[in-house]
Amino acid sequence: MKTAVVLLPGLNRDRDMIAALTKISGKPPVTVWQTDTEIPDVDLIAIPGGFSFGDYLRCGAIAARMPVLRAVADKAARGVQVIGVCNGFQILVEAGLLPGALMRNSSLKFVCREVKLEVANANTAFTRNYAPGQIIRAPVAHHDGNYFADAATLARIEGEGQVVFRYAEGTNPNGSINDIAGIINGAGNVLGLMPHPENLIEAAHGGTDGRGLFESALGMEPLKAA
Ligand SMILES: NC(=O)CC[C@H](N)C(=O)O
Repeated sequence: MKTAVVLLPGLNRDRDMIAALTKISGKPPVTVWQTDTEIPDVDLIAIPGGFSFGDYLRCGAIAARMPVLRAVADKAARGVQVIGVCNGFQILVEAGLLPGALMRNSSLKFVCREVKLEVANANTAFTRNYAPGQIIRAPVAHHDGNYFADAATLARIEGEGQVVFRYAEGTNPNGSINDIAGIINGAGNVLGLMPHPENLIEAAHGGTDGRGLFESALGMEPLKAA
């Protein structure tokens, strides 16, 4: 199982993503830089979180126009799995690989806390190791996580099962419409989510609820409790 992590100036969760993918897949991911025009053959490409280009203009807007994003789009068009976490989600939206927009949190404040997520669609390549409707823990840390889509887009993504994660139990931290925390593209191979599953993958993190996402994407069976 081979993975790649996209690096851009201002990202700060890249080490967390590299550590998580190394731990789960058993090998370190290859890293690709913003100016790279080719991405090696891998099973999963991850765009980590952070503050690419200082969040100037709009979160993810400048990153989305870097050459490496064209390479990500080419791979996605060929069916390679892509996951964008937090700023990575914002970048995928800005690049047009996922629908909708991520606006300023309704509180106008940066939120850094743990939320509860409902697995709204467990029938995806990224969530098959979770149970439908399962509630998992996940940390969030962002100021622009307020997902919005126009009525037609919202009806489409809701109708097609493209809403994969929702904030549960009144924990919506940002005002996202329909409590949307993560969505998938129509083809089912590009996922974006605001919470950070890479920060809950081992006991030292205080829990492993985020592991299922990477294990699902890498085609692994869930770790059985010892
Ligand atoms: N942790 C992150 O990736 C933060 C994303 C973005 N900079 C925001 O604050 O919304």
